Amino acid sequence: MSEQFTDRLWRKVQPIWEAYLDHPFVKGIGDGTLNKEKFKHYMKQDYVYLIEYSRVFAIGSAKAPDLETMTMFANLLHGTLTMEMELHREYAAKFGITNEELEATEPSSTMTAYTSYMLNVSQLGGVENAIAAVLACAWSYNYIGKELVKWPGAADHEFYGNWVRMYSSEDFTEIAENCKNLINEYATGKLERELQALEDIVVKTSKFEYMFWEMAENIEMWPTDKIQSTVG
Ligand SMILES: Cc1ncc(CN)c(N)n1
Repeated sequence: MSEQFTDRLWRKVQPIWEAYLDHPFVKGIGDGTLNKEKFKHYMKQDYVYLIEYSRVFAIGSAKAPDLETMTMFANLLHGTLTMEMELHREYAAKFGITNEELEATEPSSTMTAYTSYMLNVSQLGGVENAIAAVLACAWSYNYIGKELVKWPGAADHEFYGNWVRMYSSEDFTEIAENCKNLINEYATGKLERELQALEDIVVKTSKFEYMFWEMAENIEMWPTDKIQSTVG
């Protein structure tokens, strides 16, 4: 079988994604030792992240040149709003957070930077930019889920097991595979400089993913929060 665009992307992002598996937050989910306050912060930030991420699917759907691609994006959008975000709503309920409070989460600097970047690149260019913007998100979470599920006890953990099962599940794998298939389809026949631009989006979003794990681990909001201010 000839090389796919995702094979080339994998070679670029592999070192960054391997660092996710070594990250204390991700390891804490896998071995069940993660501090719950850190997870609560992550889950709230991730919920508002997923709202913006869903908009990227909506942009992809609007830019789609054919009904098949439009349907693919619509299904990815639906899967995120229902299956994936339901996981967050369930965790929020365990923390005594209502859906309304969850949706009203104040975004951190990292979450704002990451989603602003994704939304910006997906508004520019064609439908392939929207696919590139979400690819690392879907694929890397599935990569992490499939690794963590191999850790003894990870899938059965009384608190973090749901997270591990969800991101390693067949349904989530299908989401990741659909994103990979879309980028491979749209990369076909593109010029090298166009492929380079798509690769750059996938590498940058992979770096943002790492920053997101850092934000969660350190319970970060905005670095300027340390400054006494009356502005708010
Ligand atoms: C930050 C982030 N990136 C990716 C995913 C997987 N959709 C997520 N839930 N959150």
